[in-house]
Amino acid sequence: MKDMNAEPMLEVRDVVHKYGPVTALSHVSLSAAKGEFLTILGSSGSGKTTMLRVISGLETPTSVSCLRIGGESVVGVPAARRRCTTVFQNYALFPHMTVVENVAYGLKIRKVPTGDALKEAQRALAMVQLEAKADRNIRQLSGGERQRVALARAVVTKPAVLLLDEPLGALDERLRQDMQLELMDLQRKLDMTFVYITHSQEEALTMSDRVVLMRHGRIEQSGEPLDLFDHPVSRFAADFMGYENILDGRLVRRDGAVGEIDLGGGAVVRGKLISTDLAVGSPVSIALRAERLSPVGPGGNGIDGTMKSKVYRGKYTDIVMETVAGALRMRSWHGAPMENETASRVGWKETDAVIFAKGSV
Ligand SMILES: Nc1ncnc2c1ncn2[C@@H]1O[C@H](COP(=O)(O)OP(=O)(O)OP(=O)(O)O)[C@@H](O)[C@H]1O
Repeated sequence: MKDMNAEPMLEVRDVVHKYGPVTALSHVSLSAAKGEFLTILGSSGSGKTTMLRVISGLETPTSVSCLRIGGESVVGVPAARRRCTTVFQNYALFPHMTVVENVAYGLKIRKVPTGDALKEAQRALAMVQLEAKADRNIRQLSGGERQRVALARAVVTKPAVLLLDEPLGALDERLRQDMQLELMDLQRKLDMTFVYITHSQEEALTMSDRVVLMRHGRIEQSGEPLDLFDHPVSRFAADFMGYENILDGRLVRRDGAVGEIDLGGGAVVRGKLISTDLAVGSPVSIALRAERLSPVGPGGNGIDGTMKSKVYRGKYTDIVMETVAGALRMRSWHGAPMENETASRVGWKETDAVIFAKGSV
């Protein structure tokens, strides 16, 4: 377990960045401990790349109250003198150099003698299982191998923080999954702080110690992957985390961490309250994962419905139920879809449903 109380390797406080009239970052703060894998997650245009560019020094922020890398303030420090390196999606390798020359390049421009630089580069290549291809031309490598060269080239200079801008985005699904595991392994071996950008919630949940979910230049939610997965704080976060069903209603009762909400049309259901300060009577939403829903008997926590469609998908069956609160998507993994095709009741465990303030979409 990482010591999150140690002095952070990266500290950004209250950064604002505007491109003319567009506010790309609006008072964002974040930090990462030594050896932490921090992921910045968000859809296109949410400000992820801008955040990385501000950290690396490629962009001068409109304002920032603190920006520290490796314990030192880097406000006003040029990109080349910051103790961080960026790995890009398009690798940005030099096509006219061999693999090992590419990796040694960063050391050479730091005036490391050629012999030492090549030795260090070989060691970095061994870490990404490419030592046998050190003398190849970049054009003779596959996409995954190129990305490994880019990684070796970035870590060889031992930055305090490694920034990764959607580094696996150009790879196909299978290779991407393999590379996710390799990256995690490398990060642990090096005990290096990684700040990783992605728009894939699956990637963020798989790889990270902590996830920062961004929306319109602000942080919507941050926490450990499981926290975001099980406790989204808003409709946006729930939607991003893959909750298939989000229904609106009004909080009518609260009993400790359990809330009861009226969805209209006589449907009153229960779930866990994300926030302790939701007042009875306030507009709320309840989020439900399709695979956590199942048929229940009369009176069980849930809602009556009629089956609208049932699609067999091999490992599971997707069912859509029509209810007074709208359509509900269910996923049955057992090949045992609901038997009663005319009328039924869909239910869930209170702890499997999350209730949060209705808020904006
Ligand atoms: N050079 C620029 N000039 C003007 N606006 C920009 C510039 N770069 C980014 N923006 C705007 O700033 C906002 C944030 O962009 P940014 O690239 O940081 O988002 P992102 O989350 O990285 O998106 P993506 O996943 O598509 O890369 C967007 O509205 C974008 O259009």
